Amino acid sequence: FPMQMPELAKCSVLMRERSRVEETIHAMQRAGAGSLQVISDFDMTLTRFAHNGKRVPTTHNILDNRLLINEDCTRKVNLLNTYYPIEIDASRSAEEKLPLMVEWWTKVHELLIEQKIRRDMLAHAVKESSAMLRDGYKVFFECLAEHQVPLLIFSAGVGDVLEEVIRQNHVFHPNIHIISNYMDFDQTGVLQAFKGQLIHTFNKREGALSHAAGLRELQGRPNVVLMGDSLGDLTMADGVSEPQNVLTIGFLNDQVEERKESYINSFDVVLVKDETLDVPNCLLVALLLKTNQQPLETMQCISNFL
Ligand SMILES: Nc1ccn([C@@H]2O[C@H](COP(=O)(O)O)[C@@H](O)[C@H]2O)c(=O)n1
Repeated sequence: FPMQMPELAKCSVLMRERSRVEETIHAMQRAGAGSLQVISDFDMTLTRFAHNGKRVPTTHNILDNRLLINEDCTRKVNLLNTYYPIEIDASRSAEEKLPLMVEWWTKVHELLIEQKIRRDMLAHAVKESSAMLRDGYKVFFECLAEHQVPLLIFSAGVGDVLEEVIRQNHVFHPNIHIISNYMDFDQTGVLQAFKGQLIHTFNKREGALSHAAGLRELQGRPNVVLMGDSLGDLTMADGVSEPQNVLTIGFLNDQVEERKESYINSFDVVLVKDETLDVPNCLLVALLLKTNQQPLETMQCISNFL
């Protein structure tokens, strides 16, 4: 890296092609906020992966609370956690993982339905959980809301829980749209099913084509910042019609050495074990506040923020 950007040489920020990142940022700056949309995964992308050496719960994990499920269900759900190493296994293809992911999600959802979870208990479970958005989340959410840039949160987690997490963090603004697995409650407020087609880590393309593509608020915004923690997240922008500039940011949280190469080859910017939203925030500052900057200055701004 050139001398004027020493921070970008930090080993936690990896870029396959720095010049492409610069060019994309510059093109997005020229087009302005009105052309931009942000598409982000939720669990382990907008939320932290770990805190003080302990894993931060996913939206599914938050449901593991005695207010909602019994001990036997906890035991059965935990037995199914053997699917997580498969989800992140660098030696298996997405095609190979796909049926196993369907199996994981389906079994867990069936177990949850058996528990007759009550809708009015969800907020309590989120309050009692150690759910945590990444450091810098306030700047991220506020900045997008203030500039009326749509934020599509595309999650294979549980939508009702996800909504409660962002609500309890006071960042559920009107620019947010969510595609996720939503619970279906009966008229007494008891979980009876999950709505619509199951979303797991490796079928987000289908959801993008069937749901995101139809969202009126996202029309006419051909520039996309996409954020995810899985290679499956790269398909979240497949529903954008005639995309012009797409900048992808990948959070590499786990199995770093095994997955580094594939992440660098797939995402434009890879953030290794970075629990913050500092880099996306820098980008947003550059795209939304400093519209006349040159790409080099933008990169300097990102460097300063880091
Ligand atoms: N029973 C399950 C199923 C999935 N997970 C994890 O949740 C993540 C999905 O949510 P995204 O917001 O990241 O799309 C996924 O990566 C799984 O690891 C889980 O914890 N329990």
